[in-house]
Amino acid sequence: MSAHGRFWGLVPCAGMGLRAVAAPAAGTAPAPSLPKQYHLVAGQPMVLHTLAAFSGVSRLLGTLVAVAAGDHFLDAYAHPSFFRVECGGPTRADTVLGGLKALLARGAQPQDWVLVHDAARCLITSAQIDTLIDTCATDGVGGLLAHKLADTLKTSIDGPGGVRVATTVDRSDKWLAQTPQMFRIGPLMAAIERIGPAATDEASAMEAMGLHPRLVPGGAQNFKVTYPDDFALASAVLAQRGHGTTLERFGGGRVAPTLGG
Ligand SMILES: Nc1ccn([C@@H]2O[C@H](COP(=O)(O)OP(=O)(O)OP(=O)(O)O)[C@@H](O)[C@H]2O)c(=O)n1
Ligand SMILES: C[C@](O)(CO)[C@H](O)COP(=O)(O)O
Repeated sequence: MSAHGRFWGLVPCAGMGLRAVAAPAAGTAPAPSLPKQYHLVAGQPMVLHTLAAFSGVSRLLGTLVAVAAGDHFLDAYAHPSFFRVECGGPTRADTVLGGLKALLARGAQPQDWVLVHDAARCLITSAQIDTLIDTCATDGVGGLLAHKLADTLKTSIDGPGGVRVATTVDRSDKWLAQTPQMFRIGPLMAAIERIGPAATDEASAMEAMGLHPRLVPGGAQNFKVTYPDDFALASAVLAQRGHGTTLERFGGGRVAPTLGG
C-alpha cells in the first residue's frame, strides 16, 4: 500500500450517448443505438483508450467499469487491470453510486481513494492520472482535473429572432470540471446518497457537504466526447500521439481480474 492509502479507478460506462448521435437525414432510418463509449475512435472502441490510460497507473489496485445491465461489450477485451460490473443506473450519479457499493463489496475500504472517470473522456493520459493522485493524496478533501475557461463567457435570453446575449460574466474564477475526480469512497458515497442525481459530478456532491475540492489543471485535450463532431477531434489527437493501439495492449483473451492489494 502507498504511504497515502489505496487507490481504485471507477469508470461510469452506462450512458446512452444521446447527444453524440447525429439527427437522421429526412427520410432515413435512425442510426443504430450502440452507446458512444463503444464507437470506434482512432480505430478502437472509445472506452479502451480510457482503460488503457488507467492500466498504465501502477498505484491503482483495479478499475471498476460500471456498465448497464446486460452489457457484455467488454467481455472480448478482458484485462487484469479492470473488471466490469453491471451496476449502471438511470443517471451518472446512480451509476457511480452503484460502482462505489460494488467496490466496497469487493474489498475496498471506505477510507480508500477512488478516481471516478468518464468512459467518454478517452484522451486522458496515465501521466495526468498520476499528477492528480500526487496532488490530492495528501489533501483533506480530494480534487479533480479541470480546465480554466479560455473564452469570454455569456449568459443568454430568448429574444427577437432567437437566443441573444443577456450579460458577459467574469471568467477569472471559472473552470470546466473534468475527470478523474478523486475522493475517499466513504465520504463520496455519503455525499452522493444525500444529494442524489442533482450531482452531475462527484465534486458537486462534496461541495454540497460544504467542502472545497482541489482544482488540478487537466488541459484542453481532456474533453468529453459529447457531440458528433467530437469523435473526429478525439481520433485526430490520439492518432497524433501515435500510441500503440489499445487492442494490442489488451490482447483479446479472457483474463481473470485480480483484486485486493
Ligand atoms: N446513466 C448514466 C449516464 C452516464 N454515464 C456515463 O457518464 C459519463 C459522462 O456522461 P455523458 O458524457 O453525459 O454521457 P451520456 O449520458 O451517455 O450522454 P448523453 O447525455 O448525451 O446521453 C459517460 O462515460 C457515460 O457513459 C453512466 O455511466 N450512466
Ligand atoms: C462529470 C463531468 O464530466 C464533469 O464535466 C460531466 O458533468 C458529465 O457529463 P454530464 O453531461 O453532466 O452527465
